[in-house]
Amino acid sequence: MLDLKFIRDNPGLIKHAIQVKRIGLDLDELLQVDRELLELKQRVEALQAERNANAKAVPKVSKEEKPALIEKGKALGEELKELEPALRAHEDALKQLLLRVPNIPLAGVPEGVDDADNVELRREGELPTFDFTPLDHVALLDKHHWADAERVARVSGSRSYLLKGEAALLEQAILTFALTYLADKDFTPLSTTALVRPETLVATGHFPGGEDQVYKIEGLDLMLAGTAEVPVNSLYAGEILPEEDLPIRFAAISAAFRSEAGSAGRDVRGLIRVHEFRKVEQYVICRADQEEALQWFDTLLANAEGILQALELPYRVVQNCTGDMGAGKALMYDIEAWVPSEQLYRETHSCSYLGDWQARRTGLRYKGEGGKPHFAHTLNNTGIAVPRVLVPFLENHQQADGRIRIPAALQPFMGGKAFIG
Ligand SMILES: Nc1ncnc2c1ncn2[C@@H]1O[C@H](COS(=O)(=O)NC(=O)[C@@H](N)CO)[C@@H](O)[C@H]1O
Repeated sequence: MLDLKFIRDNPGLIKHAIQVKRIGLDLDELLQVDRELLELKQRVEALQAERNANAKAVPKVSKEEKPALIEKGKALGEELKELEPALRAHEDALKQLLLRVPNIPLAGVPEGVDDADNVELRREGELPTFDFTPLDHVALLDKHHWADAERVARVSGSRSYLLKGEAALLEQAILTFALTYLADKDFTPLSTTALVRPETLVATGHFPGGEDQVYKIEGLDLMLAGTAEVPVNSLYAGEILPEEDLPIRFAAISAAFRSEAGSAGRDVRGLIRVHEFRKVEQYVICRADQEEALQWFDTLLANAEGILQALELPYRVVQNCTGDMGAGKALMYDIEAWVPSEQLYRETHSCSYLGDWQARRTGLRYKGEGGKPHFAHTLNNTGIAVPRVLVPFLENHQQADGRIRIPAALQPFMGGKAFIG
């Protein structure tokens, strides 16, 4: 959400952001509701002033004049009551419209329609060459009986997964490695629930718009978040933090649930796109200082790259274009790891800077200089997400005999093993 005064003063800038981010919002409608609401408020204030003046006059006039003034007071009260519903309706409409105003992309963000227009910034790591025919991750899981996909599909339907034996240990090891890696970078580890109240999804910006991606719990005012960003972002909702408490840095591990509505037919085999997965989420709340915030953006990116480098996975960094960055982002980079069987890079991380757009929706403030409260700036990036990262991991580290090599950095988390399978 952006500041209403900023929107009034910069309609052109906002309309451009709406257009390049392909957001379905008519800013003129919002500005019209805003004007009508201001007029209604002025009318209410004038009537209240008149009614107050009238009430003050009653005791000062003669007995004969009193009834007329009392009548007038009643009529003014009636008129005020009649304005109430319109006032509330306009306030609600304006609030809903404001929640859909996108953040302004930073200068230099490439304009584009979708991920095909994202810009590759750099590639890291040697692509693997195999002196044997490499298997894809599904074949590798089957070869070692690590998946049991048919049985879990019977139990949990499509886009479900199960990992057995050393693959289960590998998934856990990668999560613990990432959490430890980030803790060593002074990110406070958190283990959070995915059960959240609906308003926390409005606070992050997932709602309005992403309702069909989220599982709801029948009969409860709770939903299942698709990322720990949601519970963590609302942890301090409504508070005014002391400035010295910033920056707050979390590495939050949680389950993540996504309906993947609209992804029908995409990545239906294997581990890339499932309904429930686990993620270590990096999250930063910092002062409303873009220069500082962009340094945190670089830190979040470097952390994720450090984790992928430790896992010895080749990857590339891309800058998301305006059509692929979502409403709330001012800046966004994806990291994509190499998947040999597809001869493609596939997204494993998403790094975002949101300015104060998220904090304004969340009511996330700190007491800045001069004691004035300021909305904070927020950033997030994936630390690691499983099982998706197992796809490049298994494929890049497969040996001719089907065993999987464990990179040195991960071995301590795998009981010292250099290979599994
Ligand atoms: N349906 C899914 N199945 C498996 N992994 C997923 C799924 N959806 C997302 N992920 C993983 O989670 C990562 C982050 O998801 S994201 O939507 O791109 N971004 C976020 O959730 C941000 N909070 C940063 O983590 C993705 O890069 C991907 O690695």
